[in-house]
Amino acid sequence: MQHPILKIENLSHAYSTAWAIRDINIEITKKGIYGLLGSNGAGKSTTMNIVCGALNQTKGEVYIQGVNIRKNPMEAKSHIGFLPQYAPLYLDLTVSEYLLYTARLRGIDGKAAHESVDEVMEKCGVVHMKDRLLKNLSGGYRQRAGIAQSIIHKPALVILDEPTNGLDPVQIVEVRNLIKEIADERTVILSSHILSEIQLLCQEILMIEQGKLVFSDTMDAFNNYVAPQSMLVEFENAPSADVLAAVKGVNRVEKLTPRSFRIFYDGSKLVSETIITESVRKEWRMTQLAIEKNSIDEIFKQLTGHSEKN
Ligand SMILES: Nc1ncnc2c1ncn2[C@@H]1O[C@H](COP(=O)(O)OP(=O)(O)OP(=O)(O)O)[C@@H](O)[C@H]1O
Repeated sequence: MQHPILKIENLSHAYSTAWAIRDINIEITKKGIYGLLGSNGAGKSTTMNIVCGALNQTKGEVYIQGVNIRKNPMEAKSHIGFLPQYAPLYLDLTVSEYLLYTARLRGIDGKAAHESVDEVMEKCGVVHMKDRLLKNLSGGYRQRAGIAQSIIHKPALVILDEPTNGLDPVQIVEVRNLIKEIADERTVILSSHILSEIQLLCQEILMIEQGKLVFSDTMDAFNNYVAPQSMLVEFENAPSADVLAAVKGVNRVEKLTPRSFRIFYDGSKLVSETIITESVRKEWRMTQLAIEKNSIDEIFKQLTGHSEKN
């Protein structure tokens, strides 16, 4: 029987007395990029540290390719690569020395270790930096070296904790592309508290809030769920709020200034299209229309309520 790549069963963890995560259940059976989204302190790092065997859970079980991480940590860990939030880089080693060291830690020796190092350096675009000390690398290249060590033993599952944190915009794009490439051959779970990061990279999304899994589905399902619900509009020759409220799909209108309004609606594109058409027809002279995306806090609130109802 084919085992799931990752199975998390009723996972809970308490640091001293407070629960950091409660009853988390996750099953991943396919390759691809899974986003673990949650605000600061939601429980992402706790979950990932347990999955990687870096922290012993209080309750529940974690299986990697069917292997229980608590009972058979060595075997389970051979299927996982991990890049923690603060990459464990030995700054006085060169890129190739560091990767050779991590290959040996993973039990790869001799010629095979050198071959693995060459392969991951090529894959992660650090060949031209191989003799440079890690401390002399930019943040983006350090992160590439960190990702390279996470795949040196060709694991089925790679876990990346906030992999683009602290990088500049160019480095962020480069690291994202690298993550997409390494996900061609395996399952990648990456954590972030930035929704747009997860939306850009991931096909599936797992959301944790206050230690609980509040959403687990495809990115398409998530995007439908969090369709924009409000827009800001401004006119030179504004109609009354009642006129805007009468547009089909509009739930409520808030008058912000004599010329501007926040319109709460059902998320349908038809609403903005109707308002634009009416503005032209009735000469309201629209000067602004901005669709407002839900903030991550609002989404968390909705989802936390949603999970309690279900
Ligand atoms: N070593 C620890 N001792 C006590 N409490 C901890 C410890 N590590 C985390 N916590 C607490 O557990 C909860 C979950 O923290 P965790 O670091 O897992 O969240 P996170 O989602 O990864 O947040 P961040 O994005 O800020 O890293 C928080 O309330 C945090 O304060």
